[in-house]
Amino acid sequence: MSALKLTLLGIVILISAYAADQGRDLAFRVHGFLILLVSAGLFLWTLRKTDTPRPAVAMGDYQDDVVRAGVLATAFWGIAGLLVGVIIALQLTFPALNFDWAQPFGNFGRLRPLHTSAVIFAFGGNALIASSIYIVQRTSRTRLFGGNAVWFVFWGYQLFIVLAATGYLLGANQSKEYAEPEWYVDIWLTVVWVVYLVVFFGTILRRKERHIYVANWFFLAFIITVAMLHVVNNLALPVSIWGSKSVQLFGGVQDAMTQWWYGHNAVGFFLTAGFLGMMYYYVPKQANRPVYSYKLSIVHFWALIFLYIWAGPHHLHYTALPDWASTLGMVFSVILWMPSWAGMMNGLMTLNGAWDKIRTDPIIRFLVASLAFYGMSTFEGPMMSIRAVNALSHYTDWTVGHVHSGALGWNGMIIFAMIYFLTPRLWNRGAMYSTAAMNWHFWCAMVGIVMYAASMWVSGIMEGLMWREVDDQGFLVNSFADTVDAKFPMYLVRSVGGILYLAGAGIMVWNMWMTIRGTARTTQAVAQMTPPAGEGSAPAAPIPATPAE
Ligand code: HEM
Ligand code: HEM
Ligand SMILES: [Cu+2]
Repeated sequence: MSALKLTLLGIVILISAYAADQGRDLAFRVHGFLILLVSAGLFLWTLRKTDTPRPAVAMGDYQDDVVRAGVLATAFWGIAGLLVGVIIALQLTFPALNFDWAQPFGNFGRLRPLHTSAVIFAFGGNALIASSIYIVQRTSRTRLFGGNAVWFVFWGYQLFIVLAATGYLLGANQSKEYAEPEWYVDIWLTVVWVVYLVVFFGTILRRKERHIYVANWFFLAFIITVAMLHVVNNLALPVSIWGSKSVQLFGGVQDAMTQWWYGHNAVGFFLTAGFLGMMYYYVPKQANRPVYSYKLSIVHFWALIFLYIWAGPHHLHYTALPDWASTLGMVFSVILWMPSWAGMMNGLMTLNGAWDKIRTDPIIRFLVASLAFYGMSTFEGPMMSIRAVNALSHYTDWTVGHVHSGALGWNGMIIFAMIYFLTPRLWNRGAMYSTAAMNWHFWCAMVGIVMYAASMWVSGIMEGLMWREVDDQGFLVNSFADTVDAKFPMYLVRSVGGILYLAGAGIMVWNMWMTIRGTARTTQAVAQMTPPAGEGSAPAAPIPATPAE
């Protein structure tokens, strides 16, 4: 086994050394060098371990070491991604921050995809991988399929993030939003993702529970659909196998439609289905109540995945896309409102009989806020899909506001709840070090989101109206630069909101550090936050998936 590994690594070392030396562009050479370092390190490590017998893993225990790594990675990339968000928000407010000395690496154009990928794929993606790995073991009452393969998923995914992020800074970008990485990074992600699917699905297959718990349905939909979207949207031919540049297989409006089929379903399956999987575990667990309605969860699961796939054309209203396609996207988006709210209701109603916890349990508060923002953005989205509304909102900051009420509110808040839920359990602590710090985090994040969303609504609707304003002769009243100028105060408010949101996450990291270090401090919260019986490292009974009666 190690002979095979060493041979493979040897081949990778040779190829990457050649790529580092002969690559056609800077990004490719740097990536060749990076992979050379990683594979040489792995080679030496494997070589030194060839004689050591494999330590017997204690069977019966869940594999939580990789979940621990995932929680730390989530926090790390969260801070990184939010920080870049704040930087680009400030660059839009004060363009002089595109410093001459930092060109071309530090300009807005290169930092923006760094922000979106870091928050969605690194922050969100690590949260999803860690949660799914933790949850599938508990709800299936079994260890992970494939043993250490999950470590390949974890480290392979981090390598993907580093290749993507450094690629953007160095100018390798295929110019498809949320699918910016170039061909070789895409191929690597495909390999990692397939192993992830095998680990996850294999674990479900050997479950010791008759039913597949609803959270796992959502995770499975997320993993399979993302694989499909990723492969189809990234079909491209490299110009040279020794360079990063590639050419898309689709062209023109077909390319645009494929891209937004991908882009919209990245929202639908990465930022929604996967996160609903988290919701269906953490909400009932933390409230210590069964899911409100199992029947509703099944109906809304199938409705959601059936409808989301068709809604992509709402990103391409008033383009070269045929009218019928645009109408199709609009209709499916409006219908999508229903399963979305069904999911939100199912989460919120699970708290029936436990609503008092909203005052005492900060984790419940994060979860409720998250669901509220989910409801808000899935109401706003269908509204923006209507062509007449989109005529105003498209190209404006309204879209950016919509994005961040979903991203900061729904995704961010539930990730924070996940971190506060998992940290004490994974490191065997009674509770988080400081409940007060959790409350501070909550309010920083809340005020931050409100400042962000409100300022973008004002600025978006204002610029939309300014663009269409005509005088009595029918001439446009405002130049584009006028609208940019008018947005300055709103951009400032958004930046302050972002700084607050980032500060909240900073407080969380401090709290995690203190908790993990194990500084003794028994707060009153311990009793109320002790995991329900059966939780911990021993196989636990899954949550009863029955309605509340
Ligand atoms: C500190 C918090 C954050 C700040 C200050 C921030 C700031 C920004 C800024 C300035 C932009 C560019 C907008 C433009 O081009 O006009 C942007 C785009 C974006 N951000 Fe954030 N962001 C934050 C957090 C997040 C999080 C947590 C997520 C996702 C989980 C996220 C996802 C996105 C996406 C998807 C876009 C692209 C939007 C579009 O193309 O319409 N952001 N962000
Ligand atoms: C029923 C649910 C939803 C519908 C129908 C919907 C619809 C829309 C529409 C119409 C746009 C504007 C397209 C344009 O004018 O360019 C949009 C943009 C966007 N939405 Fe949603 N939305 C929904 C939920 C969400 C949620 C929950 C999130 C985040 C977690 C989200 C993230 C985004 C992003 C990232 C964009 C910006 C895409 C871009 O131009 O870069 N959406 N959505
Ligand atoms: Cu969409």
